[in-house]
Amino acid sequence: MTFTKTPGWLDWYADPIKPRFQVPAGAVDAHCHVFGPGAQFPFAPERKYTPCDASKDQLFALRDRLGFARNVIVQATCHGADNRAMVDACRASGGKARGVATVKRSISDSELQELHEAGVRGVRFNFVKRLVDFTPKDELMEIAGRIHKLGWHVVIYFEAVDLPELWDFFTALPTTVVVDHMGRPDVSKPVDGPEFELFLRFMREHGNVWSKVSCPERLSVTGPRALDGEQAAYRDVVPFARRVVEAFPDRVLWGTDWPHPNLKDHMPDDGLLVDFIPHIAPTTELQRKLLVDNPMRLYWPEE
Ligand SMILES: O=C(O)c1cc(C(=O)O)oc(=O)c1
Repeated sequence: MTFTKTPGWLDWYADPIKPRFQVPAGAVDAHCHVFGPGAQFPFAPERKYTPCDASKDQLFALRDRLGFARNVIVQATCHGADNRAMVDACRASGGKARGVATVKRSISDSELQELHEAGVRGVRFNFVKRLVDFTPKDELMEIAGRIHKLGWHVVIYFEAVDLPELWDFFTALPTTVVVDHMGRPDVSKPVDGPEFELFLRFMREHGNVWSKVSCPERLSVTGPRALDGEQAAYRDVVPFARRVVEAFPDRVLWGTDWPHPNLKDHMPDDGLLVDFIPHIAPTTELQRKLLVDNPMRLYWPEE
């Protein structure tokens, strides 16, 4: 099957620089995706976008180039609940990748067990309306109850304005809950303002809630872009991410978000995204927790 990319699609950056910031040994890129390849793993009929291909081998090459040891591969919405591409990547990684799946209530226990054996340790619930159709909350809660028994967690993706409405559902989840991209704050608003304070309160009052401090390239309004060697990219995002890292050092994760679906403005140089890390995690201790200790505790607890 061949696919035509969504008009205006930006492909991932082909030749990232070697980062100046050397990540600690054993570092985990805890949020990335694979897309297809579409000819082998077709995109889902219900998808809201059609990406370029981004294969497991290309992901593993990026991992090595940036100095990471492992990946957490999150099911991308363009594959719906067909987890084959992500599972194939996890299986091919030789234990160096874990996965986060999208599942429906109709999934059987033996299928869940198969995902577990492949390396899946969580499910993703998506509330971003441009990416997915609505799934009833009772269905999601039923799934959460089932995967909780496997020791998995729930990854949630939502936008800051929707947190008040989703609060009761999120705080009722029985598992560890990992928020994608800091709940997508509007960084043109003050870091001390009510919207981001609600997110911080969510984490403060609920010790099971973790956050990925990822995606400055998506959240930034004023840049500058992580291109052309820029060592101080996305300055407007720094206070938000740094606040989360410093307040909750044991419940934060970081990821490239490669291959960066749906960017409209520019495609960042992933090497420069790695150089963003010391701006938000300024000490070696914070860096080690963010990049090694926390993801290992969540995804490879047996090691
Ligand atoms: O903001 C996005 O467009 C986006 C999309 C997806 C996905 O389609 O799975 O994942 C992400 O982490 C971010």
